[in-house]
Amino acid sequence: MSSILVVGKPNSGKSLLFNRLTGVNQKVANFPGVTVEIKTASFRKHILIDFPGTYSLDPISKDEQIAVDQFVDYISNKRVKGVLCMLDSTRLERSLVFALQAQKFALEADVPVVFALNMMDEIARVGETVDVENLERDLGCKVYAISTRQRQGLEELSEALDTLATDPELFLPASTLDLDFDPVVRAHQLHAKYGANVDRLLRTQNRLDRFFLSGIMGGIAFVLIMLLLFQSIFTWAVPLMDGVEAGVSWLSQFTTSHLSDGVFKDFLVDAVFGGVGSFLVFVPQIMVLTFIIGLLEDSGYLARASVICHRALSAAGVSGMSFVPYLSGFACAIPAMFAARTIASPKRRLLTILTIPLMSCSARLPVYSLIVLVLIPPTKVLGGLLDMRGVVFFGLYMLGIVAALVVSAMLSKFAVKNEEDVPFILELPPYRLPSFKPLIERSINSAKAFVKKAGNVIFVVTVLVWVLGYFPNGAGNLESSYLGMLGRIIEPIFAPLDLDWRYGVAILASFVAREVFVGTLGTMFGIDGADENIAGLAANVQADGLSMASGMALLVFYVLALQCASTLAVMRKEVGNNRIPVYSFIGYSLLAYVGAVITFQLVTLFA
Ligand SMILES: Nc1nc2c(ncn2[C@@H]2O[C@H](COP(=O)(O)OP(=O)(O)OP(=O)(O)O)[C@@H](O)[C@H]2O)c(=O)[nH]1
Ligand SMILES: [Mg+2]
Repeated sequence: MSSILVVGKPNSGKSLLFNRLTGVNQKVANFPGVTVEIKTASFRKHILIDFPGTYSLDPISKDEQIAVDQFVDYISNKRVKGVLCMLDSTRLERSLVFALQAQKFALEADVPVVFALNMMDEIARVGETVDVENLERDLGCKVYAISTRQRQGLEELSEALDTLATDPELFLPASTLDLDFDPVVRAHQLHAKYGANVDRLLRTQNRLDRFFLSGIMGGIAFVLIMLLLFQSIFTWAVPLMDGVEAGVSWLSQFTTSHLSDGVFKDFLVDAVFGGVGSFLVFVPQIMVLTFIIGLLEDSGYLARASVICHRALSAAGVSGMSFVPYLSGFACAIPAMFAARTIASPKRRLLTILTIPLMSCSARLPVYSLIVLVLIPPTKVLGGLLDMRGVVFFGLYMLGIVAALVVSAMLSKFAVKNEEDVPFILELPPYRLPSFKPLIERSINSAKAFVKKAGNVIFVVTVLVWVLGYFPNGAGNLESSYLGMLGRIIEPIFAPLDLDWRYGVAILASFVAREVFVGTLGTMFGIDGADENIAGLAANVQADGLSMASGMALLVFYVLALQCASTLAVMRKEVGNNRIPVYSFIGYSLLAYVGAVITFQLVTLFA
């Protein structure tokens, strides 16, 4: 099969086009450096290859390095039939710099190039145009004006790409084409001659920037937006969560009421519905979180937030470029570590990777939620504007962030050696109305991933816990079960937190995956409680009398602990050695334990 490369400036819409042409679901967002790895997918009878964006053929960051090395390799070794180079019509000059370099490199190797001039809808919106015909003539290669978002011009482009893959020679320009020029100068000239006048576009953008980037207002807006993020997890998701909870308990009653009492029924009620079911209750929150992060990304605000935070972040040894990886870390540490590739400075990138595990990922969300529901009553604060639970949630996330900054600052001072620093440069993407469909798809996918996890990891651990907790004496005899015996052995570890062995077991099990905590606890309470007790897990834990001090200690433990094998594996891949993930695991486990003990003492003292 023949392949076509899709290259171009960051944030020009390559991945969206790639998704539209191939039907895959590659991440798209409104800031530079979203794609950090090369992705391939089939397009008709051919292969399309989506590249990380680059500003020039002289890379400055790791993602650019990957793109440029691979680009050179693909072209020099003739591994592709042609190149599709993306131009952003709203930032024509910037996108032409790389495009001209890429064009020259490809044509010199006899690989044909076609250009797609994207975002034409935005140009049209302000009543402007681009002189496509003359641009095409001067470039000497085909230019297709398109709007990927509005699916305009995609048919024609698809046909052209199909032909490019089958008969590449048709797209080779006349041999007289002069390619000897300075790309920066030439990009400027071409833009001046044929580009759109984007002043009108910029005027609104600048007005928004004056607000969001101004000292005081910008700072207040930043805090409010972040607060809103956590509020919404609680307020928007709650009706959905109640729905899922009601559904699970209805299903549980429906399926088990026909069964006669016995091991099988106990298994269904305790392990399947009590364990896995109580974990599913938290899926809506994960969807809301993913949706809101997506909303922030797509609006263009994230890049501004990076600028606002740059000072504070760089004082702690990381950089404004770390903001986006950190925020992605709220969803999951793995993509966050990949996103850190956009950080040009190796030292700051390493520190970011090391501290990403402190960002509260969505796997912690069920754990936080459960304990917050148990400990904190749904009181309204600030005249009903905020919900106390949302505030505590915000606090937990903030604790993770503060811990990350402190750890980074310490490591930067004492452990990680200094290297030559690279300046912080970030192209601000335009403010844009988010397109909702991909965001909704993304949050549905996040839910699917979670449910899938419930189907394997969570299920396996839950069943194991149930078996150990049920036998040899059956339901209601958790204390004397095998699990109980095991629990007694580890009880002393958690005694300083005044947590009994059941919590100890749930914490240990959660080193497999954090969410297992909820499922495991659900199973144990299920075995222990009478069958008729179908109340939600939170109600059961509350009735069991979890104290404020122990609960808070648990929360702090989960904020700080690094309980995720996949994160460690990716960390190893990204830093290229075993030492760092091993130290991180040990370090964060100790930090979490000590943090929990201190919290317990403090809360006991003051409460
Ligand atoms: N208005 C408008 N927005 C578009 C169009 N095409 C893409 N976008 C938006 O542009 C942003 C960037 O799109 P991506 O596909 O992630 O860009 P990319 O070139 O892959 O970016 P990197 O992976 O960072 O190099 C997203 O917010 C898209 O929704 C278009 O034709 N019109
Ligand atoms: Mg991309």
